Amino acid sequence: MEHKINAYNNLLELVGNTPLIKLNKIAANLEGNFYAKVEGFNPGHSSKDRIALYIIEEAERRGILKKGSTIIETTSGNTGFSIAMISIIKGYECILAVSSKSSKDKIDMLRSMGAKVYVCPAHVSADDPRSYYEVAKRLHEETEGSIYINQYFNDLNSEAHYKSTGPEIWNQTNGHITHLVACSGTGGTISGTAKYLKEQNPNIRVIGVDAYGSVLKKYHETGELDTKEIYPYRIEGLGKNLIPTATNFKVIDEFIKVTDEESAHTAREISRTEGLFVGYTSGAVMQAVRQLEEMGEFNEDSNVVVIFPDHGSRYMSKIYSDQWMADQGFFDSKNVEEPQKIEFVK
Ligand SMILES: Cc1ncc(COP(=O)(O)O)c(C=O)c1O
Repeated sequence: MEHKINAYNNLLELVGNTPLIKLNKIAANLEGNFYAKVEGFNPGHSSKDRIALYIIEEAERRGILKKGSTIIETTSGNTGFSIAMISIIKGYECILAVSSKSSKDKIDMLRSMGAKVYVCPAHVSADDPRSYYEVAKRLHEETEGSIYINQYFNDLNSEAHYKSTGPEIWNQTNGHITHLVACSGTGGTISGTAKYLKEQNPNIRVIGVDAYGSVLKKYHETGELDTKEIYPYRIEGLGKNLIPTATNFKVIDEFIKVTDEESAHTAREISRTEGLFVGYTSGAVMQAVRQLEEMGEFNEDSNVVVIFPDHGSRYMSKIYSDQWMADQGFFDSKNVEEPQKIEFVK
């Protein structure tokens, strides 16, 4: 007799449909209602599960990917983890070309998920044959039946969010959303989600979060790619030194920039106050909300949805390390809470 077992067939059935969670304490002094779309609930712990699965399944539908085919991408971050996870389940090879700047932890994590990792020198220009872009391109050309995800320049990136994140937020808020605040890296999340939401209600305000040291905000305002805006910063996944074609600037009303330091403290505060263990860019989004509040963006009828892109566990040696925070000088300001002392019992 066949038993009725309530089980998922595999992890991939759990991609998307992430919860929308009311922010209570961290938003207590803000006007309006604030809700977080918590993407760390995806099985690969970030929003990148959505685009990786969508792009891979689109390639399957088009007959490009077959069992044993190879999937290639240039990332040491969340997208790499998602592709590696999906490759295991679907039976593909996963090759990731990463920069030599990537931490050993990240490379070990990807290798633990079965990915083949090429570490490419960080100091060379993008068109150098040793750069991770060029290595990925070459491997793609040499490997028959392979696909190159190319998330910054792939329209399917935002399409994945147009078909999933957008409708989910619209339904979860019963159409009462007034603002969307989201980070822009490739721009896939904000572009796809905003396009869907604005088709339902063009009055929804869409605010993109950018980093100091990135070109996106200025490009949005002037149409100019100003290389003088570019300098190194610490937040990963936010902002860019080029203009990704995956970003649809027309559906974004405004960009707001946030600092490394304030974003790091705000992420730590979200964990401590809401019990939501979130990544660095979630702190950036919430920091942007605070700046928007000061600019008078919200009122008591505002229903603001923020997207928290990933889980805090990826940042143990960064924002959740007191030593790292101290090394960056992030505890130097008088206004920040000192880290809790560890009690050693002898
Ligand atoms: C941690 C994190 N936050 C935010 C983003 C930005 O999302 P998107 O690339 O869809 O703009 C990314 C993407 O790289 C990310 O890894």
